[in-house]
Amino acid sequence: MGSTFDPLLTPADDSAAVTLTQDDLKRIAAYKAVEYVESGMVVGLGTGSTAKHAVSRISELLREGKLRDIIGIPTSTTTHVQAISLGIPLSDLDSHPVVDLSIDGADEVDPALNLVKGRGGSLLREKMVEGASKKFVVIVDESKLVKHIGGSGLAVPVEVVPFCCNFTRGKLEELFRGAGCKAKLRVKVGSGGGETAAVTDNGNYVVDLYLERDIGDLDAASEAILRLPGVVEHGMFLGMATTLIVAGKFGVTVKDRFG
Ligand SMILES: O=C(CO)[C@H](O)[C@H](O)COP(=O)(O)O
Repeated sequence: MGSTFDPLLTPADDSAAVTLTQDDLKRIAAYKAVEYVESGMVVGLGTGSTAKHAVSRISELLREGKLRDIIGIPTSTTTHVQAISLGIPLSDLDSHPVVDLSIDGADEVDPALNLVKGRGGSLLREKMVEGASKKFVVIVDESKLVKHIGGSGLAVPVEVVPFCCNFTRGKLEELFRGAGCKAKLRVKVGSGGGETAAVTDNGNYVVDLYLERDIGDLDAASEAILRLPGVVEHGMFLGMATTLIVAGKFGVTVKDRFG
């Protein structure tokens, strides 16, 4: 692991170095990741407040002529809209089934580079695009590092079909009863204050698994979730990240899975 601060990536005002916001750290990690992008690449564009900095940086480098012939594969409609507005040429996995490099954020990262993703609800498209990538660079600020998956108190999201979603929610809770699991259907609050189920880009719902204790063998947990009828995909990204870039108060750390 190396640790450096790139002055080009920190805010212009030196005095701000001690008061970097979480968003500054996200931007720093994102800019570092874009250094891996080369002209001619098919690039998976992640979703979220960290990934959006990477998308902006790619468009900046395209405008400056420092990158050429990039094809972006967006992982959500939100990222699609952002990339279109910035003039990044886009395609999809049907036309480009092999992606050279994907860059995306995460909600949690464990020491083995296993991830939890999907707080933004884009886990299915993210897993499809990032699973098709030769390299998957994960970008986080240091608050995302955990000792074990589920360790930050945030949920492990599971995308489920709307049909009898409460039945599927109950089955998921039962599956991880030993880990003190509470499974909740994700809702969004409307302008009038009423709650409705949050709907993903794929027309599905999300059940969030809140875990009191370690769920143990992650591969076994993954298989058990995917075996449940009604489940579409879950937000544990196991063994997928090839590189992790962490920005913290004391610098940027790059960790390669195979390095
Ligand atoms: O998985 C995701 C969206 O589905 C995001 O990458 C994850 O939630 C991290 O988001 P942010 O960078 O905003 O913290």
